[in-house]
Formats: sequence, C-alpha cells, structure tokens
Amino acid sequence: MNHDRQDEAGRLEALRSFDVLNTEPEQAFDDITRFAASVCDAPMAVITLVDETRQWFKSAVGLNVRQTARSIAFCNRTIQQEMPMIVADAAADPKFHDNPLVTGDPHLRFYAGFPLRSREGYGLGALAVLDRVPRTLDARQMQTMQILAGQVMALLELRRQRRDLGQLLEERDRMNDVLRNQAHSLQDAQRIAGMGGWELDAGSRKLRCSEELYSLLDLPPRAAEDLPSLLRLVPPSDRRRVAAAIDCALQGAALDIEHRIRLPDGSQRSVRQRAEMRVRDGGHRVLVGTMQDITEQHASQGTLRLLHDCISRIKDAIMITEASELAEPGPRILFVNEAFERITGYAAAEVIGRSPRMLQGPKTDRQQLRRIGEALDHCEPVTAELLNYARDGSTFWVECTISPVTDQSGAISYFVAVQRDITERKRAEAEIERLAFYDSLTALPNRRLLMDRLQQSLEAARRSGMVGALIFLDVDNFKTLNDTLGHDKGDLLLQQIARRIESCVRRCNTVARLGGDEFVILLEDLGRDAETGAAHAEVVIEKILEAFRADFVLGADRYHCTPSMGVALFDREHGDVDDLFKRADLAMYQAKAAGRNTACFFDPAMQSAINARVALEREIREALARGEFLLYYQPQTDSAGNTIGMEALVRWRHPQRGLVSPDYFIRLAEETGLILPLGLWVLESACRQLREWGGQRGGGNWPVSVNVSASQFRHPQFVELVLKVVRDSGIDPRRLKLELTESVLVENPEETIAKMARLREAGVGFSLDDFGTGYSSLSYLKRLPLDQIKIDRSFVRDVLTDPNDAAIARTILALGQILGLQVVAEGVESGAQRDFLESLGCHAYQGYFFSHPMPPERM
Ligand SMILES: Nc1nc2c(ncn2[C@@H]2O[C@H](COP(=O)(O)O[C@H]3[C@@H](O)[C@H](n4cnc5c(=O)[nH]c(N)nc54)O[C@@H]3COP(=O)(O)O)[C@@H](O)[C@H]2O)c(=O)[nH]1
Repeated sequence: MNHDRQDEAGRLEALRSFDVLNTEPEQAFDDITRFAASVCDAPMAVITLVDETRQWFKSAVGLNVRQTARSIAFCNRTIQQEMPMIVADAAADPKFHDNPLVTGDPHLRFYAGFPLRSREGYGLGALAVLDRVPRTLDARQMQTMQILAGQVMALLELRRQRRDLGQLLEERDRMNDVLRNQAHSLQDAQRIAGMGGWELDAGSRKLRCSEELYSLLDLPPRAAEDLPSLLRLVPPSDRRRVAAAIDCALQGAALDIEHRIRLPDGSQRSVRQRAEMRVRDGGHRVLVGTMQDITEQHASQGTLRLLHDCISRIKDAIMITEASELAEPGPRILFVNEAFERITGYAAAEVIGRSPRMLQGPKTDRQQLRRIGEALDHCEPVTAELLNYARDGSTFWVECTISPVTDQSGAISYFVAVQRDITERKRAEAEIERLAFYDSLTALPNRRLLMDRLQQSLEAARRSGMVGALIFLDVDNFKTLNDTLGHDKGDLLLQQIARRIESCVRRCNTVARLGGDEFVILLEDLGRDAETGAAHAEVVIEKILEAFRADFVLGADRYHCTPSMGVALFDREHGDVDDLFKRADLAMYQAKAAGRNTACFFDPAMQSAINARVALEREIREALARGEFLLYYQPQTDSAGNTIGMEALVRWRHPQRGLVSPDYFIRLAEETGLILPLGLWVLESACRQLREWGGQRGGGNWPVSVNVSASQFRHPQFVELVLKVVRDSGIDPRRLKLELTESVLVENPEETIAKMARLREAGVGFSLDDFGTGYSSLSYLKRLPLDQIKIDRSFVRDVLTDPNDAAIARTILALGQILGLQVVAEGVESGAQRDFLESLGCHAYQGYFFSHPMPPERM
C-alpha cells in the first residue's frame, strides 16, 4: 500500500509506535546487517529509519555513521516505493550523481535498499547494502535481502508488541493501584460513615459481609455467614420486621429499614440497612446491601427533637439570623420560635429571609441599636432593652440578648437573639417612677424629683454662674374651700391650679407639688446677675397671678382663689438646698403676711429671722433640759364669782429675758416637734399641781385645763401618754380638761373623734378653745365629746362696740345651749363686758377682770 505525502503524519506516528529511534545498537539487528553484507558480498550494510528530518541508522556495518540528513538519504526514496530500489551506479544516475554521499565520503556508487514496511503499510526505513563500486545483486541475493528485510520488520514488530505489552502491564498495574486505592477509600468511607457492606446470595442464602461490617458489629470475621446468624444479632422485638423486609428485598423490592442491633458486649446500636437486588454473570441473583450505624444520628436527632420541643415551649422569643454584615440590608432571619410568633404577631414564614430591622420603629432607641451593632462587630454577646413593633403596629418592650455562635473552625456562623417580653416590667417601672417621682393628684413632679432637679440646677448654676429662682406657692384659704366644698372639689382645684401654673413656665423649668396646696416652681438660667434674674422671675410671677384671675370651674361651682408666693434667687454663691427652701418658705410667709395674692422676694433681713429661729430652737431645747419652764394658772369664774376651773399656761423663765410668754416660743416648738416633750412636761406638771391642790385644806376640786397643740394631739401615742400621766399622778381624770383648738378637727375628724372618745371614756374632759376663729363643721361638732367651748377673746374684746362680735358671741352661747355645753368667755377685761355677756346668757368667764394668770403659790 502506498501512502502519499499527506499521510506522512501517520507514517511518523507509526514509526514512533515502535519506540526504536535513538535506541542503542542491538545484536539482533546487527546480526541481520552483517549477514546481509556477507550474502551480498558488500562492504556496507545498514538498517535505516527515516523520521521528519533525518535517516537514523539502527544498525550499520562497514559505515561509521549514526545518521544523515533525510534530504540526502537514498532510503528516503526507498520508503516511497513497494519494490526494492537498486542504484547500480550512483555517479551515473542523475538522481544521485551529485549526492554528497556519492561525491564525498563514503563515495557510494552502489545502493540496494529493501523497504521496511509496517503492518499498516507505512514505509519506515530500509535494509540496504552499499558499495563503493558500481555493481548489482543476483536473484538469490535479492531474495535473501527480501527475507532479511522481513526479519527486520519482524524484529521491529516484536519490539512494538513488547512495548505495547509493557504499556498494558503498566496500565494493569495502574488499574490495580486505582482499584486498591478505591477499595481503601471505600473502606475508609465505610469506616468513617460507620457503614459496612454485605451480599446475600438469593439462591444459597449465603451471606458475605465486609470487614467493616464485622468491625461495625464488633464481631470476629466470618461470624455471620448466613442470614439466620445475622438475624440473631437483631433484638427479638425488631427481628420479625427485619426478616420480612429482607424477604421482600429477595423478591425484588428495595430494602430500606432502620432497626436496632445487639453487640456481643450486650450494648445496642441503631442501624440503617439498604439493599438492592443485582443480577451477576450467568443470571446469578445477589442482594447487595449496606448497613450503617446511625446510633449517633438517632441520638442527635433525639437531641434535636428535644431542643426543638424546648425552644418551642420557651416563653421568650428566639430568633436566629445568619452572621452576615450588619449594614443594610443586614443579616437574614433563619429561624424564629412560637413565642416570637405570639409576641410579634408575625408567622415564621413571613419573617424568614427578612431582616430583624422589621421589628424596629421610630421609637426604638437608636443608641441601643448602635451599641448592639458595635458589640456584634467585635463578636461579643450583648444585652439591650429595646422597644419593638409588632405586626399590628403596637409596641412591646424586650430585653434582647444577642450571642454570636461560632462553628467548629471558630468563624461566626449565626447570631442567636433571645428576646424576653418585659413590657409589663417596663409598665410597672414607669408606674413606680410615676408614683415615686410624681404627685398622683396633679401628675406634677413631687418633692423627691424636685429635690433631685434642684440639686442639678444648683450644680449647673455653680458651673455656669447663671441665676435661678425657687418659688414657693401656697393657695390662699385653700382649707376653707376643702372644708366648705369638700375634698373632691379641693382636689379638682389643685389639678386645675397645676395646669395653670404649668402654662406660665417654659417646659425646661419644673413645676412641682409638695403636698396640700403647696406648689414649687424652679426657674433656671434667668440671667447673669441677681437683678436680671429677679426681673425674669417677676415676669413669671405676674403670669401666675394673672392665671389665677379667672374663676376655677369646679363642677357646678365657680371658685376664685389667689396664690401667695415666696421667691428665693440662687446663683454660684447661694446654692444650698435647705437654705434655699427656708428662704423661699420664709418669703412666702412674708407674702401671706403682706395680704396674700402677691409674691415676696427673700431679702437678707429675713435671714436674721431664720437665724433667730434657729437660735430659739436651740434655746428651747436647752431650757427643757435645764427646767426653765413653769406653769401659771388663770381661774375661770361663774356669774357669782366662784372659781369653777383653772387654765394652766406655760411660761419660760429665761436667764436673760426674764419671764417669756408662750406666744414667743409655742409656734416654733410646734414646728420643730419640741412641743411633744414640752407638752408632756406641761401635762405632768399640771397633774402634779392638781394632786397638790386636791390634798390641800380648802383646795377646790375644780378642773384644770391644759392646752394641747394639734401636732401633740396627732401623735399616735397621745391617748396612752395622757392616760399614763393621769395614772402616774394619781389624780381623778375627771379633773383634767384638755383644751383643743379647731385646727385639730380639720385634718382627720374621724380619728380625732375616736381619740377624744377613748379619753372621755377614761373620764378626761374637753374644751374647744378659740371657738369661732376656725372652720369647724357643725356636723362634727355635734359628735365631739366636748364639755366646754370658749368664745375667743378677739370677739370679747369688741363685744360692746362691734355688733358683729356681739352677734357671734350670742350665736356661740345659743349653740352651747343647744349642744348642752358650758360656754366660757375668754379675755374678759371689764365688768361691762362681763355684764353684757351675762345678758346674752353667758355664765362662765376668764380674763384679767377676774385674775391674771399667776403662779400657783400666789393663788
Ligand atoms: N400648746 C400650749 N399652748 C399654750 C400653753 N400655754 C399657753 N399656751 C397658748 O399660748 C398662747 C398665749 O398664752 P398666754 O400668753 O398665756 O395668754 C393666755 C392668757 O394670758 C391670755 N389672757 C387671759 N385673760 C386675758 C385678758 O383678759 N386679756 C388678754 N389680752 N389676754 C388674756 O389669753 C391666753 C389664754 O388663751 P387660751 O389658751 O386660748 O385660753 C395661748 O394661745 C395659749 O393657748 C401650753 O402649755 N401649751
């Protein structure tokens, strides 16, 4: 077969397939060339092979050349023909006469080349004999050369086959390696997966298990060689089910079953078996199966189920998000529990894949959100209280703890947020704060909050040097309203007053209620100096006075009232809370004294009054300790001039000031609480005196009246104290009369009545002092266990000249008659007054006309 030039590539490929080029000389090829030279009687014989560029000599006899350029090779022509190429005289042949091999060394003249052709028909090279003289070959030589060329090709083919065989062997080894590796990998995979393999012969029921299966079952190799021995490892409770499933699989159904298996040490594992029928060579049916240990999987599925159950029962909302960038759009929600759905109103399907930002709204605290972001950026857990928005737009408070969750490599994989609904707690906190810091009636800040803000204002003033003002506001005659219209209306009035005051100040200022009808206004930043500050405070004061001008509408009633205000300025210098309170209080009393419906600024003159009060308080204390108090007595007289009683009146024998009147110290004693020890001393001294008088010859058995202040009477142990003094002194309780003023009745009439009743039961009598000056309700008066009422001396003083006072005195006397009470006229200083009162029906008197108060030894 001839191959054209285009098939040169195929020829070269065929040549390379023999893998002979550039190999070492070989004996077998050399034997052939030597024999060829000998047979042909030629000095040279070669076996050449022609590749892309050269002719290469596999064997050469008589020629010391390994290769030549293809272009000069005689063989290059030989390979292109079927027949041998005979060149009898190259020098005479136009194709070769100028060939360097002819013109130069080895000076060829004769060439006889026999093509070497591959099985596929490609001319690879030639077996040639050469000579330096012109000549030819005879028929026998030609035939022999043909045979030898065939031998060369046989040798080359042998070589090629050997090479192919080598490659095959290599391939086989490689395949064996691959198979071995695959088997190892399969073993590893089975071991890692806790899996073993088995084959059950459908005919013989013989079982073949992999090593992995035995090690999985902790059995010695070949311990289960048939189906029954495998089934014996299955606990009885599962065995029937497993056997039935394998039976079905042997009929052709796929096997996929989970069951338990008992190991030789008695422990149990959970396994999953899967198998399919395979038909092998010769129609042999084999059930090929795997057994996988799923004990851990079962356990973790159980744990997962348990966790899921727990998470769904937890009352707190749980939200798991991916741990991606927090910046918009933010991590997506991967999981929420039932509590999340309940609290937010969103179904899980509505939120999965969305950002937790959907729970935020305009009132959510941005600062808290920033804090959360910073913590999570640093992979730290964080807890914050947040206001979230539910699906229906309503808000709820959560205490949200977000923890980053890391995977096994330590990278953050999820954020788990646990949100506890703290709405109720927040509500309660707000309520507690409201109760603790706000007045429940007016919703204004209370004393505690005011003190806090005042402290802050004073500190700010200290720093800034700005002037502020504290204004005390007291509603004039508020008690009258309370007593006449009732507490409900009183409360209504206080609420309306609160709103009106608030409307007069800026939001940054504070309006507080201390209790009762006492309001406080705290003004800040009024200017750099006292003058400017006072001017600005004046503006606010004017507004407040103006705000009170319109009537208050209290249900069906209209009511007009006025405020009295005391103003104390503060600045860098004057910044003590207590001092400030005292100053404003003092200024307020000044305003009251100035005729109400006005405001007074505290001035330094008041300070000296404060100092004097402080000094007096100290002195009273010391006087009590030093026993400087004494009692005077003033008799009460009947129409006939007989003494019918005595009033004990305290005096203070002051070391410097001499005998001091109670008007000088009683009020301060009441305000400071010193009235309690002083009042007790008075009571004890009066009872002691009573006992003395009782034991004296001619000593009357008239009662002695003792003045009792409202604060003294309100003391929770007052009744017990009086009864103890009476008991200890041994006097007849019926000779003790307690003088109360109407102010005692105002605050808590029911309690007052109950206390009086207990003392009355023990025999102690009562007199109502200064009658007519207070606001006693007649309905209460009826219920009081009184013996006596005293017409206040202010009515007696002008009873002869002022018809009003005379009318009042007459009314009180008539009232006393109706109620069956003795009426004593106080402060009777003249016979005319006595006579006039007598004419009105008065039969008991007290006053200088009869006697001044005197020490007992002078009576
Ligand atoms: N809680 C207590 N209060 C007491 C006690 N002792 C006295 N007081 C109260 O002090 C107020 C002043 O008392 P005093 O200076 O003693 O004045 C009494 C009389 O001296 C005075 N009086 C009596 N007769 C006349 C008179 O004809 N003219 C006149 N101008 N004054 C007169 O009246 C005072 C008695 O008043 P009263 O008690 O209302 O009967 C005074 O309010 C005392 O109550 C005490 O121990 N505890």
